[in-house]
Amino acid sequence: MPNTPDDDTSAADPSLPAAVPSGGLSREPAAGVGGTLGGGLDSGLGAGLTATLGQGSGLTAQGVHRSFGSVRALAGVDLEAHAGAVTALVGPNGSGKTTLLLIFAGLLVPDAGQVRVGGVDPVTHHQAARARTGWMPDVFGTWDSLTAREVLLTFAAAYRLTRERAEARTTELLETVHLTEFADLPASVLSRGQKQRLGLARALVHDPDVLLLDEPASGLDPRSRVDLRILLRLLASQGKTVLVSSHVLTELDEMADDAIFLSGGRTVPAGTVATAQAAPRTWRLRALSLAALVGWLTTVGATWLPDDERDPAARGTGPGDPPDGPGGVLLQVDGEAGAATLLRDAVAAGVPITSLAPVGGALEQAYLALEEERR
Ligand SMILES: Nc1ncnc2c1ncn2[C@@H]1O[C@H](COP(=O)(O)OP(=O)(O)OP(=O)(O)O)[C@@H](O)[C@H]1O
Repeated sequence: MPNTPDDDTSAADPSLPAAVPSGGLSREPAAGVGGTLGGGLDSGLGAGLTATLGQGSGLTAQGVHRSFGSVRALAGVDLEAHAGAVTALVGPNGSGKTTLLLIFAGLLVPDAGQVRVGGVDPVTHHQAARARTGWMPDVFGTWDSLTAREVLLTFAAAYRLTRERAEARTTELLETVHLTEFADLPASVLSRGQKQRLGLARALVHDPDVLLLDEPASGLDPRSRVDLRILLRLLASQGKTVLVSSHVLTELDEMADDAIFLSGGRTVPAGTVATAQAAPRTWRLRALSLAALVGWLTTVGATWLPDDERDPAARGTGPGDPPDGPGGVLLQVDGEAGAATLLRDAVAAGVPITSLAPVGGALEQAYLALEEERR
């Protein structure tokens, strides 16, 4: 049966929150930045849909389709993002990430399928869902005439926070995103990264249970990226559901507990993701003497590639003519146990190893393996 929206969500302006009832806004706000880094992908990466729609927390989607004219942006999305966890939404350009986030945010209506935000259908119970949801779009528009503080106060008012509460929350959030000194400047003069930080504060203004973040780290400097990571971990530890889309996979690796891959508007099945993850990964092995390292690898019959990226001088080097001095190679290693064996054997053979580490993170490797599979 088709869903009936309680207003025209497809026409909604993503930069404006719907007015929401005051209920549900009384909890203490998130504390400022200060949590510890946690995360890392666990074995549940890409876990399948296990809960049923309508559960009281988290995000769920089932059979979601959405087209724009003849373009099928979403062609069957099933996913679950848990409360208390940061979930990465990963996929190539045009795979449907923003479209899905807009549907969760109640700003687009799916053609078919169902979604729930904290147990609420954003299509049929638009305002209740919005009260639970903080949405940070990838591009943050500002009103030229408003200061950063006024932007937050305006959004707080739209969410019906009391004036007193709105002012306290605004001051606190400006501090959290390190914009206090810019609070009374027109938001239009903020740099791209500062605007991103204001966008994050705006998404948090009503202390939502669910956070939807589209490329939140884009434009942020390294310090701000670390702060973002710490803040998202902290919010998850407070029981919030955090769904983050990003192309910066190494960053997602460090903050996400779980990951969902989209490809061509569909969720990649958990089994396919698990297979991609289980594939041997590329590791970088370096030694004080590249000649000794290559000599030993040749002796044991290992297959390797020159580490062109790190050692441009070694580009094109064959097994027979390694340059003298420090250098490294790339090779496929079967898991951490394989890496331990490789290291043990190299050291036992007297190769002066300096480092052995995977190239890229778990998410990047899984992503590349999935890409490879699709070719
Ligand atoms: N309003 C629209 N009108 C027409 N086509 C659209 C519209 N919005 C999205 N699309 C199309 O839907 C598909 C999915 O777009 P979407 O923005 O969701 O992808 P994405 O995964 O977020 O991409 P990116 O990583 O580049 O941000 C694309 O082919 C896009 O061109």
